[in-house]
Amino acid sequence: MIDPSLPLLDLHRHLDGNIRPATILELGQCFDMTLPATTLEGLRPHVQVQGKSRDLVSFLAKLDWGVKVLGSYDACRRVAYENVEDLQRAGIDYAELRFSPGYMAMSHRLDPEGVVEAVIDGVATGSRDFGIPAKLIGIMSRTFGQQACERELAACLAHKDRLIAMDLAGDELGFPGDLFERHFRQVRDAGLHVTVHAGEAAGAASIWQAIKDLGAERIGHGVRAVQDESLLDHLAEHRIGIETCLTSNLQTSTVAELSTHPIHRFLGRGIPVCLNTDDPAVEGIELRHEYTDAALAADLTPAQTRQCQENALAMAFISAEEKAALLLASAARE
Ligand SMILES: O=c1[nH]cnc2c1ncn2[C@@H]1O[C@H](CO)[C@@H](O)[C@H]1O
Ligand SMILES: [Zn+2]
Repeated sequence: MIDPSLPLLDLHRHLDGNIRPATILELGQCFDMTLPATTLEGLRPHVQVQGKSRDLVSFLAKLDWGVKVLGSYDACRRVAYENVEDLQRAGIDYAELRFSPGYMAMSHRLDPEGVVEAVIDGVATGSRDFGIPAKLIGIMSRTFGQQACERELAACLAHKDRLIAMDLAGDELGFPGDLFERHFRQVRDAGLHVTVHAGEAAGAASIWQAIKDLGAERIGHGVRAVQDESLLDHLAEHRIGIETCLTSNLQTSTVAELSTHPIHRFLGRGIPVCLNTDDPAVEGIELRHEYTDAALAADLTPAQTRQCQENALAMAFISAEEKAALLLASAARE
C-alpha cells in the first residue's frame, strides 16, 4: 500500500533497464537494424522477462536489445528523457536513476563520455518538462571486466558534479567485488556516494566486501545478508540501507517466492529497507506494483510499506533540505 501523505521514491532503478519496447522498435528501424520481431507483441518476449529467469545472468540478457538500438547520442538522450516521463506516469516523486554508460555505448561504439553527457541532458530536460526531480548514479558493469569499468568510471568522473553516486552491477558471481577496489577508491576520492549490487547472486561475504572494501553506504538487493547474523547487526547499527527489489528477486530466481523473502527479517532487525523497481520495463512492472501486489505477496503490512517509504526518504542521497521539500509537497497533497 502507498501512503499518499509520504513521498514515493524509487532509489534503485536502471534507466537502461527501462527502455520502452515501442522505443526499441522505433530506434531499431531508425538505425536499420534487424530486430528479433517487427511488432510489439513479437518483441516483448525478447525484451521482457516472461515468468522467471533461470538465474541473474539470463535475466540480464533481456536488457540487451534496449541498449543495442542506441545508435546515437540522441537515442541515449531520448531514452533518458522518456525515463523521466515514466516517473511522472508512475506517480513517483523523486528517483535516483542509474545507468551504465559503457554498456549503453557498446553496440555502436559510442564514446561513453558522450553517453554520460546525453543522459545528463535527457534527464535534466525531462525533469524540467515533467516536474520530477531525479538524480543520476553511474554504473560500472562488472560483466565486462576491470578495464571496461575503468573506462566507464573515467567517463562518469569527467561529469562527477552531475552524478550523486557510483554503483557496481552485472554478473556478481563471475566478477566479484574485490576486482574493483581501486575503482571505488577513485569514487570515494571524487566525493561521490557508493551503492553496490551485492548479496544478490553471491553470498553474505560479497556484502561484507562491498561495505568494508568498496565503501558501500547502501546495498542493492542484499538478499543474502540473511545468512549472517553479525552482518544483519552491522547493517542496522551503521544504518546501511538495503535497496530491495521484490519482483526482480523473484524473476532472477534469487528467491523462490515472495512469501519467504528476507525483507521481514531486515525490517524486524531495524535495517533501513525500501522498495524499488530495478528494471521496470524488463520486468513489466512499476513501483506501485511493488508497494501493492508484490508487497502483499511478501506479506508486508501497511505499516511496513509505510516504513519502507520513510526509509527511502532517509536513504536517498540528497540533502536534508531536499528531503524536507519532498515531505512538504506530499503532505500538501493530502
Ligand atoms: O538486478 C540486477 N542485478 C545486477 N545487475 C543488474 C541488474 N539489473 C541490471 N543490471 C546491470 O546494470 C547495468 C545496466 O544498468 C548492466 O550491467 C546490467 O546487467
Ligand atoms: Zn539493479
